[in-house]
Amino acid sequence: METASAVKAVLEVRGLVKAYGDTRAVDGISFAIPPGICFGLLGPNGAGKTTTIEVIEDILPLTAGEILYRGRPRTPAFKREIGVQFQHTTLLDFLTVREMLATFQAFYDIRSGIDELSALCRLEDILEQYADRISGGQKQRMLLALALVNDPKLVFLDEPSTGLDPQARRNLWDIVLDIKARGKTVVLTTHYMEEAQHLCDEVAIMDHGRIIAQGAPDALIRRHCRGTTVVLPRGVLPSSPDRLGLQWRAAGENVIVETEEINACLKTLMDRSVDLNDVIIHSPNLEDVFLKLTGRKLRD
Ligand SMILES: Nc1ncnc2c1ncn2[C@@H]1O[C@H](COP(=O)(O)OP(=O)(O)OP(=O)(O)O)[C@@H](O)[C@H]1O
Repeated sequence: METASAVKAVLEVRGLVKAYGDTRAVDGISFAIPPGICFGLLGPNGAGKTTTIEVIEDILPLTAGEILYRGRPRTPAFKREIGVQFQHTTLLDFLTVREMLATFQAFYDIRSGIDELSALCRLEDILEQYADRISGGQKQRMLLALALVNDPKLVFLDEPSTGLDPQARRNLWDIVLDIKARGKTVVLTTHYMEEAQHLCDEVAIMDHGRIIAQGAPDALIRRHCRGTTVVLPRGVLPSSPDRLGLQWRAAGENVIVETEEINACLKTLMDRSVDLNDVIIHSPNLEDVFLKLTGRKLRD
């Protein structure tokens, strides 16, 4: 049987640096992605996620480091073999969705069938519509289909659900999971921790061009956060949280308490007449991991 360590990474990045003058947008990052997983680069705006994948996609030249595809340096064929969904793509509004897919397909020797693509990306009902007449969610699904026209084994999605409403985002997530279920390896960037948690088998959390934590979402949460998180606006506390005997840390205007004794913690607050309507209680998530490591929120 093949052991995990014997499975060759689809993509390996070693000591990658991308500098613009004195700014290191990507500052020496390394990771290896085994086949068939969804790997997420998670981080706040400006963390270096887009730069990282654009360097890997060979759209931007690297400053230093090494990128291996199936164990070897990328060849010119690499670009034809991968699928890329950009954050912004200029669409040809005078074409229908079907014509757009056919136009993009024509660039490649290996092609996915349009019926198969439209079923996968839920485009059946809009194939004959013009690209400027479709909704934001439909457009995003079409961009996903365009990234798959060459039947790639490795697919890059840059902030795939940015700007979508919650329902459209969920629909998109279902499609990403279907893409993965077809054996493709997915690399995505996101600043939505729910997205990373829902879709990714492994995440690298980036900040200021560096990876500050990496692993399976559940394992990262277990490693960095314990118990239940209680978030209180500082103003609702009658006195310093120290005087209440709480283990706490500050996060902007909020006080964060992590406790393995949630009942005792809430009783302390109620005894001091803190209105629990002002209190947010949740199990720790990747947002908490980021907060713990940086003292900042992923999104303002
Ligand atoms: N062409 C460029 N010239 C100079 N600096 C750049 C350039 N492109 C990106 N940067 C800087 O590199 C850093 C990383 O940017 P990048 O777009 O990769 O971040 P990101 O994590 O993808 O953020 P976002 O979610 O906003 O896209 C930022 O500080 C950005 O200002």
